[in-house]
Amino acid sequence: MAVMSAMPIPNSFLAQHCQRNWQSNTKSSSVLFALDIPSTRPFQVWKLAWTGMSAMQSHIISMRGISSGKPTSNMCNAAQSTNAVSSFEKVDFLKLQNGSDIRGVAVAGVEGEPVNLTEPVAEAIGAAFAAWLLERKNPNESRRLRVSIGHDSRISAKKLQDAVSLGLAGAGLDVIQYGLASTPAMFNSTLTVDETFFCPVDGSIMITASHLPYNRNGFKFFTNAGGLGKPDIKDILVRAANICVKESIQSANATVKKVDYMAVYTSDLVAAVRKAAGNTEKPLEGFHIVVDAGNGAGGFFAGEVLEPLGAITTGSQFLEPDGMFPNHIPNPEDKVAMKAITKAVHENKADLGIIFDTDVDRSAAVDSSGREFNRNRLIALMSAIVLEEHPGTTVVTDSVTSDGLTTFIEKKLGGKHHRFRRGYKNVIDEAIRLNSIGEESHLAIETSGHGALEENNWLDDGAYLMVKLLNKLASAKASGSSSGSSVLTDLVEGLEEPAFAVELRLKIDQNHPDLKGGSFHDYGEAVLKHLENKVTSDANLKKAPINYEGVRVSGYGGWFLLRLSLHDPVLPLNIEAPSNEDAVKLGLAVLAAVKEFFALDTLALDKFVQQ
Ligand SMILES: O=P(O)(O)OC[C@H]1O[C@H](O)[C@H](O)[C@@H](O)[C@@H]1O
Repeated sequence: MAVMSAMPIPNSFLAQHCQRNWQSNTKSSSVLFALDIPSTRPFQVWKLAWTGMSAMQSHIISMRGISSGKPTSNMCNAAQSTNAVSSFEKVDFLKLQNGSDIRGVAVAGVEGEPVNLTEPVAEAIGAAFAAWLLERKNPNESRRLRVSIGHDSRISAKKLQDAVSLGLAGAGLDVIQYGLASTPAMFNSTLTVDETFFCPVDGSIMITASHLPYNRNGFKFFTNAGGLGKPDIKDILVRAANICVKESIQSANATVKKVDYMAVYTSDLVAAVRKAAGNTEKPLEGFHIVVDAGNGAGGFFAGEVLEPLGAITTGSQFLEPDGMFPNHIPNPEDKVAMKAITKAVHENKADLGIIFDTDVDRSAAVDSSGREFNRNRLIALMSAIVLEEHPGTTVVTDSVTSDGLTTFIEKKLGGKHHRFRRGYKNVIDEAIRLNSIGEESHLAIETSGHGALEENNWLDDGAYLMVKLLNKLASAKASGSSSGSSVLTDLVEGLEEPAFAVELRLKIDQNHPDLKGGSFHDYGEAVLKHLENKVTSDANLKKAPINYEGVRVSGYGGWFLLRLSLHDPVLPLNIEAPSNEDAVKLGLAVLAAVKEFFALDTLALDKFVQQ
């Protein structure tokens, strides 16, 4: 287990060495860094300091309204980290909210995308999270509150990690840096009980922008109650906006520890598979499994999970972290990414392929024949596994799942399909709510590849989803019933899949006069209301009797769903049908209803119906 060496190390070392190499690091290491920020401070006025990659800049800030969370303004003067202190940029903190995450532009160079997630902004967000946490958790005499910080492979990760660390440490919290880590591992660190790793932590921050381009980055926050939701994120951003730079100072004091927490997390995954296989040391011996991490944070899965379990992983690809994502977007929803892992499976004659998104909260798989387990098929597979363990249980999914999936879960597996809203947090919270009112649910999963199980503390964890597949492979092998991935393929036998499926994303032009100064959200709602009314008068169409998001309609042997995107000024339209012709009929019905909404860009739909 971890050994802590209380060795003060200069801040420059921290900036250079915080990203670890999974393969070469010793598992049980922890290091203490001195960042020179006084450990206890009053909230009214404290020092806010940040480091750039090259120079250290620090500032005194005043914390106007930080404990009340009441905004004086949502704008703050924040310096670009690499610029002189006098070069301030206006940052609208609330614009950094993306549902239950914070996301922004962290790297300059992309036209039309000015940097708004600077180091000062990150430091203010760290300080604001500290204040939020201090209001909810009582630090006791014997120990201060502690927060873990991890990041994915993005090129802006380390500078944001150091900045956010300073914000937290400046508020008197202990900071524990994990370096390259996965989002689920960060949540897990709030649950792990192991003092050698300073766990459990009181709060955790993952620095990631999931599959978004290299210039973006962001933060996800956790406590042991789960991921923070939209209101909490807004609260933190409002607090951060009230932290304003006052003057420059030379240095600050803080204590930042560094531990290899991923060793704890990966050993938990390994232990879970061994346990499911009757405590066999190498239950995956004889299996060839290839991993595609898309140069994100998921490369650990090959060397730290599959190999200790006995699997051969040769042919695994893009395991090295590279924040420019040179090979493909790390995203199991992306066609190019799925093609890449399928090719690797074929070329290596592997039993299974596994692919992760950048921060490993999403995943998908490919069987030995190249059949993809993603979207509805991944949900069907996970439902089959979970319903074997918990007969009759309710599976909560997002709104864009197919009718075929409902039939499969309810008729073939004997479970209940609760098609809820889009958004991983929405489905997880709904499953927890159902359990609280007496409806048993063990699985909350999205077509995006996000998924959480009750047995895993509702952790939104792409790696754990794959562990469930590995358990299945291992137990089939142990019982002599199957040695390849056919045990998984057989589980989705009978899932009806549409001959035609498409998603079109219709953009709302926020500057169009048709919005009449209103919000894109209100405009989108008006489009949906109009569509709903039109559908009622069309004998070929039938509104879904139970629906939690947008307008879902059956017709021509298929269905469509038009809804508002969770974050963007976009109305995503999903259509599934038995043929292209039927899909076009559904598309025409939508087009007829939305064509009078001039701020809605229907070009993609126009093209689709004209094909
Ligand atoms: O509503 P959309 O624009 O399709 O986005 C929906 C997606 O947003 C984010 O990426 C969330 O992490 C996902 O859980 C969700 O599925």
